[in-house]
Amino acid sequence: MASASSATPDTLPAWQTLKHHAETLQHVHLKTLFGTEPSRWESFTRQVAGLTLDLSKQRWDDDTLEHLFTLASEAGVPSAIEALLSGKRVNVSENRPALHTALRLPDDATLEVEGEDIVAAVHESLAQMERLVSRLHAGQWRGATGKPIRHVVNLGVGGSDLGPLMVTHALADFRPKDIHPVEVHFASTMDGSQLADYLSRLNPETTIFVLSSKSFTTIDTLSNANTAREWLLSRLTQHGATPISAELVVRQHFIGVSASPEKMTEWGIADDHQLTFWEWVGGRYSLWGTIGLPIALVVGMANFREFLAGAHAMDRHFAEAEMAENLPVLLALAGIWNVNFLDIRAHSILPYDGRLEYFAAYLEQLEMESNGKSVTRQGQPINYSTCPVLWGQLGPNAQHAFYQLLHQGTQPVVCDFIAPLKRYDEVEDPDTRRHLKTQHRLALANCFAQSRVLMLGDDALEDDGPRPEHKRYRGNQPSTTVLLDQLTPATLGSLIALYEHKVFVQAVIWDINPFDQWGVELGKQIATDTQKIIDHEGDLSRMDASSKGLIEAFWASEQE
Ligand SMILES: O=P(O)(O)OC[C@H]1O[C@H](O)[C@H](O)[C@@H](O)[C@@H]1O
Repeated sequence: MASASSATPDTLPAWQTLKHHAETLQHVHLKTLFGTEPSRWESFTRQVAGLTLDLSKQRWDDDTLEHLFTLASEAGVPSAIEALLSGKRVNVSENRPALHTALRLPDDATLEVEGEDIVAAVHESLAQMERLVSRLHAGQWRGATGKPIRHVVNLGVGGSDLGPLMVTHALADFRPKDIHPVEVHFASTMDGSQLADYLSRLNPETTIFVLSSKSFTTIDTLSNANTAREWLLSRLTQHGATPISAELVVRQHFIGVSASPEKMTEWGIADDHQLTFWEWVGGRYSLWGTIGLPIALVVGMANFREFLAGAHAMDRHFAEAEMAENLPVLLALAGIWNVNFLDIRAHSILPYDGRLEYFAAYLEQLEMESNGKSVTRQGQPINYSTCPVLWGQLGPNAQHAFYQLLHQGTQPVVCDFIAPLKRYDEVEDPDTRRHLKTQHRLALANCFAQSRVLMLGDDALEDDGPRPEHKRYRGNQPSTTVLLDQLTPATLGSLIALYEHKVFVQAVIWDINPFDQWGVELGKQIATDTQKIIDHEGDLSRMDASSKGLIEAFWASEQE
């Protein structure tokens, strides 16, 4: 990876060239770039795997791209891609590969990792998942009192929640017909509020829980699972005339998904209700395997396989395309240019399709947990920026909320607009279809208008009369637009893989490890210490004045 040599990226020749080049472009407005280069759409747009990536509204020109390609070469991007996909130990701090791409290899592929072909094992885990899905879809999975299961609540957090939540919401239209209806829900927060809501509404006889945790040690998930188990036991063991054993209740109402079968067994998950995966799948990259169980439950296994195939198409493109044609590389380079050379450190994700409601939340983890790092892979502190602050919301709603800042605030922000070209063809009633298609056109018009206004500012108005200062838009905010031919399991798979690989390429250039998250660990450790003190089992006097005050306020509230 970067570093065939041990040079940090800011000492590479292309980095220096880009710094000088940025000075020449720093004050060139985007509208000037469009004025002087009318063929920017042709120059900066690429299409692959059902996606169109429009990078023409980035504040760059052909020379910028050439210098960025040189930077990527000097940083070792091509060999790093090879190392990632072939299963080298790219996660250096945990000394293991990062093989989420292996989860979407077709079954006739082979991938030998450290002497072992892992493709057969991957497909066996999918087959095992399929068996559970089929039982639930056939109405053959019965709860402890004998009733078929109607509700599945996924208990997980971070990577064991955000990916499945995002995808099940995005692909809800793809539910198979003619199956026993099973509704999927998600509870992640450790405070129990989401879970409490489900427990107040769902029938324990027809509800099962998926305990989804790579490590099977995450307190958030385990505390939700313990509450769910108590709820089931108190409702079901005394149900009817004959008592039902606690063992049967836990057996019939819990599935476990984890990289630690021992811990699942210890918790009480029955062997045949355990789905496993591997340490070499990072949590935030785990939706492609058994952690994707809720996705398969919503869309069916055939669509789940289409989803994997879409991601695999992007993997092949990533592996094979030249840098100048390579969508993930181009998207990554746009980010590097913005963060490190134009000093734009805020990035907004704006889908114009309600089905992508959770896409920004998913990307927040993917990008910021992966690349929110400040030491090199060799452990040296770095003195250049890495991951920008990334946040987002459905674009149409954000227009009525934070777009004001994008248009007239003082922060430079880069935006990703995401929208499907085709929508609503499947709506049966012709009148409703016509109205919904009009709404789709409205959404696209807004999506295209916003990126244009961000680029041109008030020059987007044809009537160029004088405007008072408070109505001036300066424009010049760069953006990317990603169009999906339509939102399908396959194109969503490609879209996610596009961002995964973008994150990887940026990490290579920044010379950081995108596959660990040590910063999260410290918080967990300190929370455990703090909980002891809150529970009167630790030494309050060790605490700083603020933390002490907060704990005392809580204790005082308990006395009221
Ligand atoms: O799947 P789990 O082991 O429960 O982990 C859930 C989440 O916990 C964390 O704190 C990590 O930062 C995430 O990367 C992970 O996805």
